[in-house]
Amino acid sequence: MDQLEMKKQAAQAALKYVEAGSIVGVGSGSTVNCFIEALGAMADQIKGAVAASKESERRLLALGIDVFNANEVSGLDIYVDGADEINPQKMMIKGGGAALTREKIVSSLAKKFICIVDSTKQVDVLGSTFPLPVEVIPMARSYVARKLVGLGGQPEYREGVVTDNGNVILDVHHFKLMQPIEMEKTLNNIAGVVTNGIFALRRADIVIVGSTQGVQILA
Ligand SMILES: O=C(CO)[C@H](O)[C@H](O)COP(=O)(O)O
Repeated sequence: MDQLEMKKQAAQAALKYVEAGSIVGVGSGSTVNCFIEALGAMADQIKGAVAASKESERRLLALGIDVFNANEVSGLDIYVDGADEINPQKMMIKGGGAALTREKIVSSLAKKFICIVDSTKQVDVLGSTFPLPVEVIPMARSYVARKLVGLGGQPEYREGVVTDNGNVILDVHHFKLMQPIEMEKTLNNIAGVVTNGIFALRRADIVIVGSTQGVQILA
């Protein structure tokens, strides 16, 4: 079974958490694209969605699902999103698709964060395989990069990428995140950082893992 099939399995399994008449928080990325595709079958049963990226919004609208602005809802029951890495404590690195800030906002609105991943995303220590994305106001890029070096990382400017918020991304290599909560707070305190891709303060509640052995649910 290839990675896409594992993503599809996890995405399909997330449908059982979608309540009729609800507004669903929807993240972004290729696993979420599988979820959006599956959600299309429930388009007439749900009230709509709040999307964490313009690309997800476009895909939802194409399936006839209404998309609400985050300011139009007071809360969400569930938020469904993928991850670049997830550890046994259900903390994640996200932002491979540069949507980390909106993902953090929409997930914060939700009672339950349901993370859908294939088994290749599971790690013991965050930062083991994936560089940490940090969204930065463009004029602060060099300053923030120097601060990240000071913290032991090796930042790399993601050339040609502008986020949905008009900012840039620095991908930080060689950051082993032994204390994710502390590092999430430390990075967010650097002037010019909009947010960083550590999701430890708001971690997942339920993880659905697609694998060659089938779907595993970690609740
Ligand atoms: O955080 C994200 C986008 O900013 C994605 O959830 C993450 O990159 C996982 O993507 P994929 O499902 O394509 O592997």
